[in-house]
Amino acid sequence: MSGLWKRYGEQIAVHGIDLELPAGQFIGLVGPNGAGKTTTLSMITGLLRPDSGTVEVAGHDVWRDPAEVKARIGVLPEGLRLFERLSGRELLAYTGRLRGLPGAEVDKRAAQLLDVLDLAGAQNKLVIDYSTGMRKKIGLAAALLHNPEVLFLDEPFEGVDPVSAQTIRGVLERYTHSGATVVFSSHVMELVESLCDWVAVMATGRIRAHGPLAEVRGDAPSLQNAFLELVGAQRHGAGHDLDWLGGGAR
Ligand SMILES: Nc1ncnc2c1ncn2[C@@H]1O[C@H](COP(=O)(O)OP(=O)(O)OP(=O)(O)O)[C@@H](O)[C@H]1O
Repeated sequence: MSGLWKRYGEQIAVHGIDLELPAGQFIGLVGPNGAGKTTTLSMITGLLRPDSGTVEVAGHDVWRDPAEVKARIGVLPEGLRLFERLSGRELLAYTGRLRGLPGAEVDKRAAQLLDVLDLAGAQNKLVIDYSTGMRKKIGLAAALLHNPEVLFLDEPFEGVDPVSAQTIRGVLERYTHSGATVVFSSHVMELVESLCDWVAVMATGRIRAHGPLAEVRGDAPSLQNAFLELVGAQRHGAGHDLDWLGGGAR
């Protein structure tokens, strides 16, 4: 992506990003709340039109050639909107047909994904009755069904219990080992550190650092420390202005 900008009224959410993401890697886009991660991912995946700049995915321009790009990517967006009145199984069948896969292939892939993601028992339940973690998992299954080259995930582990997180992780690791690319956003540093080969750190709409995980971490004891240093968080959080808090006095 190059020169990517997005402004909401007075607020500049993304401040001219130039970045090349390496193919075939597990990539983490990290940054504090409001850094511009969701805005950036939405522009990369063709969900939000940039004010200026260009994005290419798998050799195609996202905004000039959207159908080519959308055929090659899978997306798990933030605030996942699903067809609530379909069962999990029906949702996958519908998504597969929209993707142009033959019915028998959709059935086979859907059954396998439901099984691996531990959703087989809930496949006939309506999506509206799914828990947060189950919604993430069925959303992930829908995003993987057509075997995309690149998978974009906005906060895939948010609201997900450790067992489901481990399941999701296993599926993603298997997928990247086969040469596919995963790009996911998160503000949970331990997760990014344990999963990613390559990271981009974002704050106030800009990329503050990017590269292989070890390079971005540098001499810091953990990615969390490197991150706090990069985004200047040591200035905040000491709680000096909260001297009334705690101690029982009113
Ligand atoms: N639709 C919108 N209208 C106005 N401002 C917006 C809109 N969407 C995002 N913003 C602003 O743009 C900035 C970047 O938001 P964005 O959601 O991209 O950040 P983020 O890094 O994904 O944050 P989080 O981790 O909290 O989800 C924030 O200041 C946010 O308030």
